[in-house]
Amino acid sequence: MGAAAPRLTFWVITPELRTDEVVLALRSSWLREVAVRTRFCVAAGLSSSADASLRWLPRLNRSQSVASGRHELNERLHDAVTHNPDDELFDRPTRRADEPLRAQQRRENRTRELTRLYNNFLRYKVFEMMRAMCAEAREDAFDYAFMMDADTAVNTSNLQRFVGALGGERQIYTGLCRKRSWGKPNGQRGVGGGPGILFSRKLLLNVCPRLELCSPLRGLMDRLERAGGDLMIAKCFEFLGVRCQLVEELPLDGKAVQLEDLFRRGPPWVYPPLPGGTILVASHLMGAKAIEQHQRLANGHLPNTEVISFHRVRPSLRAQGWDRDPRCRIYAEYTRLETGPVNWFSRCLPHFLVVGTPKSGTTSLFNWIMQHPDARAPARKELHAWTPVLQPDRSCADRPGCAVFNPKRRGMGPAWPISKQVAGKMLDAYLANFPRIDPREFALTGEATPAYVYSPSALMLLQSALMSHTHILLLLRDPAERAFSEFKNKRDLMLKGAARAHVWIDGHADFSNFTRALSVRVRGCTAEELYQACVACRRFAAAPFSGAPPGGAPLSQPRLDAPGAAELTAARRRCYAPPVIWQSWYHLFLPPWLALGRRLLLEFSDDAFADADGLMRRVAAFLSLPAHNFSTRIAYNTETKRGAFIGKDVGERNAALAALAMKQRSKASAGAMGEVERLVVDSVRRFDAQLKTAKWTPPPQQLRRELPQAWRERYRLT
Ligand SMILES: Nc1ncnc2c1ncn2[C@@H]1O[C@H](COP(=O)(O)OS(=O)(=O)O)[C@@H](OP(=O)(O)O)[C@H]1O
Repeated sequence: MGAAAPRLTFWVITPELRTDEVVLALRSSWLREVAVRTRFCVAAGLSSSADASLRWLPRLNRSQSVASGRHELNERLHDAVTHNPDDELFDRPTRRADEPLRAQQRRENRTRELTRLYNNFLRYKVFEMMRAMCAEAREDAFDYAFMMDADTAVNTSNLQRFVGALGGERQIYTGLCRKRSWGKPNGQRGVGGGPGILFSRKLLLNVCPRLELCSPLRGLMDRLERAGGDLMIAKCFEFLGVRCQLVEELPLDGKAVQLEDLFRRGPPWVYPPLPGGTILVASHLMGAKAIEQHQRLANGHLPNTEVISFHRVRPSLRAQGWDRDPRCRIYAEYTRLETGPVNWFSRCLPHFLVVGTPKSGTTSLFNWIMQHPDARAPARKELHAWTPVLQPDRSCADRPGCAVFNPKRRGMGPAWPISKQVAGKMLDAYLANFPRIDPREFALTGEATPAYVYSPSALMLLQSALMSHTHILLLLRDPAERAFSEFKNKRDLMLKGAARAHVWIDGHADFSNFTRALSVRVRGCTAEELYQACVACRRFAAAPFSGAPPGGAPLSQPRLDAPGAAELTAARRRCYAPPVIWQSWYHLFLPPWLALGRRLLLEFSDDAFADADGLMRRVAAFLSLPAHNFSTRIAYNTETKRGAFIGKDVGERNAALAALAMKQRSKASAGAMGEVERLVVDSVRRFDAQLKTAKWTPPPQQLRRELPQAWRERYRLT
């Protein structure tokens, strides 16, 4: 009969803030199977958790250093956790020219001091954990103790196999054991604490009787900024004559492993190394290479792994096992200083985009999605990265003749017909607006720029291999209501003095005057002439990626890019309708979006406004977000409360205000609305026909495939 498998216990360094949340998450994730063998260690008195099963570290209060700074530490930690950098982003006071630099320095100093305080505290805490561990070692409660941070994930069977190979009779102190000074045969060593430190009971029985000799060490290290609990253990053990074991000193039967491979610290080895070292590489200069290598990365399969643990996992979101987050498409970047080491970052590309249409409730939708605990906000709701819709001269990528298109060097196939350098630069600038989501976080990000629906470059991006995973949300509002809402928005902007706002509404501040003047001007224009006069519509139809065959418009649409079309004829000039109107001609823009099939969730504002909870259930399922109780009473960006981003708390407080705002929504006169209806009815009919005939495979969450009843009645559709 073989020897019994060594008994393993897990000692988790649990945060003092949000203890409940973290412990709950850990208990329900990968630690589930080993729950009884896990000790969650918390400093007594610092956490408000009522969880009786936590292991309180009582003496911590009495320690001189922590007691003196405890209150302050707690407050600072709390501030650091609750401080939302977005608050600064969206409410910027006017600043002196050097203010950003000084603020940055202040922030850095604060962070340094916070790090010092925190590490100081950690050293006391880890020492208390050692005392608790020693008590259990004396009671023979385990053969091995594995001490780790709460944001470390452990493959428990691999760890069990590892300690099985080591046996229960040796003195073991290992993990990511490294020499701390090179070139000296007896230089210091230490185990990096993040991915975990393994102690055998035999070792603890040797060390524990003398542990108290190390107690003054904690105070001696008080002033050090970056020395955490792991370094304190290393120094204490060194003092007691015990050093961590390098791989060659472990009895692993000559198996060729590296401790760095078993106990991992962070990027780029987010997941175990990919075959052939395929990693997406990017930096400002290397963006092009990123695009080149992406395909291989996306298709790479993960090999079997012996990894025991890796550091930095958000425990609340970590799924079980070693699965990768299927929603995350990894984008890895490195930066390298001239002589310094390489730094790796891995991030998830945006997972969703709300692409339109403007004034359909996109701000509410975006903010509701952002309420989800797994969603991370971009710098702004609308990044407008791919939407120079109204300024064709600034929109190079939308035009086939543009220099960035390089048909001779289609290195990436049809997915990236623009030069890789340009694509890389565009992508770099775009991604800088998103939070860096670590693929191990099991979180997602995205943005909402309603004007994307009119942008061929946005389509281009979304049809590219790089963004082929991105989920697209499109809200459609009744075109006449949309136009009216857009009018009010642009009128308010115009009255506030915003440049170019008048272009949208022909300079009218009154909706009735606007529609009356417009209908006089376009009297006698056919629907076709109106569409022809719309430059953005023609550009959209003619651009690559909109479904247009090379050199021509899509077959399902009227030919809008006839030779010489750039020269507006007199009729075109007369029949010109401002953006408030043409943006409601959905039939001209929707077909290529519908062709994205299951990646596109098409919702109608009628359904969204009538049953927002239902909408969010569908959206959450579409984005593979766990069910969540969204607070949909809050309507964003209403007539009385404009703004793309409203903090959650403020939003809650404003729920009543928002409800009032919806009631007080101003109404257009029936006559003015009638004029708008006349300008959109042909488009609605064509769009209705497109929906009926399109070979469109919507996702399973799609509520309807046809226009809402209210539209049918209003536009007298059969
Ligand atoms: N829950 C709910 N119920 C009813 N109506 C709602 C809701 N959420 C947003 N809205 C209305 O949507 C309009 C704003 O749309 P957007 O946020 O997409 O506008 S924008 O394009 O981002 O500027 C704006 O329409 P108007 O008030 O008609 O202008 C908002 O009032």
